[in-house]
Amino acid sequence: MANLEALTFALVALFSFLLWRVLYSCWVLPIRAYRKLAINGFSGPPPSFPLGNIVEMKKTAKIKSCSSSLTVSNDIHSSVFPYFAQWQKSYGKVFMYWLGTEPFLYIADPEFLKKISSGVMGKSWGKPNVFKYDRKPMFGDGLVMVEGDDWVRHRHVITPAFSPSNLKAMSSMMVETTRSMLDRWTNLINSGKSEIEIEHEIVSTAGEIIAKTSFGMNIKSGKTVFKKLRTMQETLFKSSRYVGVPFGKYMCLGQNLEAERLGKEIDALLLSIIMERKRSMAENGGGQEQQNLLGVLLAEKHVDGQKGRKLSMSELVDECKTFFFGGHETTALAITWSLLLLAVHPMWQHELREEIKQVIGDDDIDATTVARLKKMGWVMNEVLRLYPTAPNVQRQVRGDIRVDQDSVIPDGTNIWIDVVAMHHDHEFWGEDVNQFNPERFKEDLHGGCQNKMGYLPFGFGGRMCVGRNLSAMEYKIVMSLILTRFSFSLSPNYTHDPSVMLSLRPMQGLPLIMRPL
Ligand code: HEM
Repeated sequence: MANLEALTFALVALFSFLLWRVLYSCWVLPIRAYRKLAINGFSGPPPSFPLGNIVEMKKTAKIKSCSSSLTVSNDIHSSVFPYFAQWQKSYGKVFMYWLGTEPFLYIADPEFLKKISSGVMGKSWGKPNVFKYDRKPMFGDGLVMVEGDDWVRHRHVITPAFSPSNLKAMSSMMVETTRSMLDRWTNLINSGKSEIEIEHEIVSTAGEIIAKTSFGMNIKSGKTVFKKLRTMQETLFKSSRYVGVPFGKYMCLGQNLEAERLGKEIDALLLSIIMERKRSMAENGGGQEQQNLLGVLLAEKHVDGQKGRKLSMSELVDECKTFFFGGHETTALAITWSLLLLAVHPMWQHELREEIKQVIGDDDIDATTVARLKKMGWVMNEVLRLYPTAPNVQRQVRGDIRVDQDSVIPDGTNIWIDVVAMHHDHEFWGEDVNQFNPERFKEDLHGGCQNKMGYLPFGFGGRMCVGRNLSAMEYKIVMSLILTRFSFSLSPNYTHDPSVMLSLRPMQGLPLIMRPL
């Protein structure tokens, strides 16, 4: 009898403890955070428990509109992030909103961003814990997700992989892979099919490029990883989710388990590729193998002769996934959006072709020659301004950040930086903000933006994109090859529907009418 009483007591105590833990983290902590933020002067749309502002976000997102090819408007903020555009009208460019019980500080004010970020080092920023579960199968603990001293160590190992000599070594592979895509287009046109679905073509070619240049993978393995990553991305980010809602991950259990399964399969494939490369490096004594990203990550010594700091096997797998995803999609979409804008502005197609003729002439298209294409650089910058393929940047505050005398951003607050809003803000860019005008980058790396923090296609501070030089080279090589072989115009079947699925993409593809030159 006494034993039964003791057991009942223990069970009641355990249940009460668990209930308290759940209430504490789902109710007490968020209320405390809410009060702290209010005291510091941050307000926003009133949240409800336990969904925060998610219902309103989903409702507003449903009314978004797409337009036919006759009207390609670059004024995209209110269709890409309709809820933020609406809240901005009531609360300004800095406000609080809630994903479930997680507070987010929304920032679309470059001056405010400058103020709060100037004293924070790259390693001191956190990445929102609330997204980590979601993004784990995609990026693991790769450079995009790690924090603190681990981030410093990863960044140190990875940076040399993007040295100019390594980039140069990749350029011939890029030319070869792009040429085979263009040959395929020529065959399609010769067989009477002049309308080509460009987004799909470019994204898969960029996937092939990163597979070959980064990992020396054969096409078959590259395509397998690429297909699984794409399925995982659609599983995780295409449909509605309940990020930040207590027990939200159980509401989408099927999706999450599927993503986890795909993540494990990709890990296994990448691990076998890494092991194979390690074996071949041991047999051949390194040398040539350093010429791709994986070779550099595995090398005992970096190109500058310094002893490399090593990553563990699981860290290597995560970095490979990060490169694979980060390395192809953003660049491919930058090229895709460029082809859309050049289709709508044939004058710029002509300008770029003339530049290629004058600057490269009969020389080979490679890393050195494309680096001289200045106008193409302006076009890339302008495209990434109007259609930033990484449309937002997220942080989590580790330790209070003082804003001014009266206000701090409390430890643990998540930050959502709306890059699309800042790139389309007429206050900083002027009245022609939504016009495609590459010349605004002629004299100024920031395109004449009134505030340097108002142009952030590759992020900011110490955590700025590590692959930006690689992506500029790939962009120029692929664009030069396309422009010298084809002219193009927009298909009447195009529907302008820029949407975010992690990256900013034309959700209904990009059909173009291609004509050989
Ligand atoms: C047009 C092409 C690209 C765009 C627009 C882009 C954009 C960005 C942005 C905005 C960030 C900052 C994220 C943050 O602060 O949270 C970032 C970081 C990063 N990017 Fe890119 N990226 C591009 C190409 C690439 C390529 C080609 C690679 C690799 C092969 C790459 C790898 C990375 C990595 C590893 C980070 C994390 C850096 C860190 O946190 O230290 N990116 N990128």
